[in-house]
Amino acid sequence: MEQLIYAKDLNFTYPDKTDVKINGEISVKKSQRVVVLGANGSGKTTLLKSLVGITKPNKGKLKVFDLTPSKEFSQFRYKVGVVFQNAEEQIIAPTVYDDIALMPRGAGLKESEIAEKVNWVLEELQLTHLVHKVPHYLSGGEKKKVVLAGALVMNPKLLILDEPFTGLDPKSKESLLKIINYFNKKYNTAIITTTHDVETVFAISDEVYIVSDGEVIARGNPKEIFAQSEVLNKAKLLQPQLHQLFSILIKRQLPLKHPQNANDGAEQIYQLYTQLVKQNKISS
Ligand SMILES: Nc1ncnc2c1ncn2[C@@H]1O[C@H](COP(=O)(O)OP(=O)(O)OP(=O)(O)O)[C@@H](O)[C@H]1O
Repeated sequence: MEQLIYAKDLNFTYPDKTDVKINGEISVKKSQRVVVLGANGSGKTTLLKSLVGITKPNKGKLKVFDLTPSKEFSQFRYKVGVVFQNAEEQIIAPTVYDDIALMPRGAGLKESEIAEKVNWVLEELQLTHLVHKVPHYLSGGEKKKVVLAGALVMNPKLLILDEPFTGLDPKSKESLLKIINYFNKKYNTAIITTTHDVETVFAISDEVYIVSDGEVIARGNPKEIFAQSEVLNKAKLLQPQLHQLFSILIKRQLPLKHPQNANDGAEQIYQLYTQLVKQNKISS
């Protein structure tokens, strides 16, 4: 499958001599949803910035669309959408329309083509009602969506999201998750997300990497990753609550497996219950 990102044994040195290492391999393939999970300060933002050439590794291998971001970003800039951690800081234009139009305008498109793209993305994200608003006055959740619209306006092959759910209430989080997954399904947009919010990982990942102390210490699908409480502890992370519950039940010898999601978990418990009722081990 086509590889969009390949990173191996990266090392960065900031001007004040702070060293950030990410030893190991991280890759993102076409249409794949990848989450990089790590505690504060584990180098996630540094990694994402390097994908668009803002930070440059002084060691290791880094390719995005087979190109070197620090030298060749301009060759793939319209194939990538980025939402940084402080999304609000990305909003610079006086209206929502103008802000979302920044990329197509930068690409030198005609006004009619720009309008077509902006209207398309506003409709896809169901944000048409905000088009003439002053971004400054929008709610935090709306601002995030406007920045996401700006990142998606060129219908990129790769979407880069740095801690996208920070500061959002559960409904706004769910709505953002829906948009991200909708684009992934409909347009095969590959997505790399960094987060330390373990509860949202299942909803946005096919593959998860855990980064800790400068190393990629685990890689796998979310079900495999969240079954490993020791690995998560090592990375100073907790299992999602559902998995904490299943770890306790499994430790107490109940014949259960770490679930894919809440429905799967409930189904396993229900099956076990009906089996025990049938065997007259418990009453219904
Ligand atoms: N511009 C900079 N100059 C010096 N050090 C920096 C700079 N940016 C980041 N760092 C340091 O690099 C390390 C990794 O930071 P980074 O922001 O990449 O981690 P993170 O995993 O994204 O953290 P968080 O989850 O808190 O956002 C930290 O020790 C941080 O202090």
